Amino acid sequence: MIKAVEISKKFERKQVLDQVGFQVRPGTIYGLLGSNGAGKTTIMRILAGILKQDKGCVLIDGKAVFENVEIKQRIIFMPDILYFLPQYTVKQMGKYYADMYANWDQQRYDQLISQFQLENKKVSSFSKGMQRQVAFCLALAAKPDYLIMDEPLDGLDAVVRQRIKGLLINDVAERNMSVLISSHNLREMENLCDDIGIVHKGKMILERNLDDMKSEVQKVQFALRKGQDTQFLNKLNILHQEKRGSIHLLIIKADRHEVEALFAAQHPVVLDMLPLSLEEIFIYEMGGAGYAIENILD
Ligand SMILES: Nc1ncnc2c1ncn2[C@@H]1O[C@H](COP(=O)(O)OP(=O)(O)OP(=O)(O)O)[C@@H](O)[C@H]1O
Repeated sequence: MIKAVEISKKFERKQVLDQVGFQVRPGTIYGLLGSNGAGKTTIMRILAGILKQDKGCVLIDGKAVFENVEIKQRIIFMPDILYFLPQYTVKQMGKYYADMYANWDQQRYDQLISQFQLENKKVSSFSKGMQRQVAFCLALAAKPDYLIMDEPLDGLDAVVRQRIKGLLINDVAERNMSVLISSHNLREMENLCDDIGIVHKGKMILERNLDDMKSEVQKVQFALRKGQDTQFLNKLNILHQEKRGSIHLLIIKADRHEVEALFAAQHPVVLDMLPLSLEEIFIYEMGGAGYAIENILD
């Protein structure tokens, strides 16, 4: 378990993080979302033990991470700007990691390198996207318990992004690895993360479990008979409503069965429970909290 407890950080006089707290549970993927300058990289560097917070604490398996060599052996931090040893080839980078990480799996590295069709050339000679793929192969073959990645999917093509997501989900399920991943892009995180935290101007403004979130908000399209009473709607926590002709569209914060039962009892002419994207849920939830998500995320 990674636990950040009320971490605050100032650079010079600027408050960059203000009492940020969250947890990455074992065997789950946590998506840290926020716009440029929100504080994501700073949070990740503190969690990886590279930077020290001014206030609060970071605990990994209950132990402080800063200057803790034993814990750092079990963490891989993939920064947004990658670094490889100059002149090192793909295989040489593997040897370097093998010396550093006790869980290194050479067979897995060889498999991943061939799956990504990476030639054994100097890593610095690869394109940015290919270097990112090498970084993934290294990270996954090191079999860390904790994988912290700063915008790792940026600049990768759709096929590679899908392949990487599949590999991550697999390792999380099989080895109980915990992943913290940052992104600007909510849609990218939709089918990957268990939990999402949105950081804005150094504060955690919303944190949710995605399964809970999806089961708590419903989108209903319905039409009633002419002149039919709509009083029953007053019982609902309506986040958003629209009306086109006789068709009503509602976004409601409630359990699906409750909503279905309530509407079915009115014998509507039309009743459809529609799928909701994560983006829509965030727009309505954050709108309610006074934030316009389109100004916060891509
Ligand atoms: N070493 C530093 N010295 C001074 N200010 C810094 C330093 N590192 C980060 N900052 C400031 O802290 C704030 C948060 O930066 P951070 O890199 O954590 O944001 P981010 O959410 O990762 O942004 P991006 O999406 O653009 O990468 C910014 O205002 C940035 O200028």
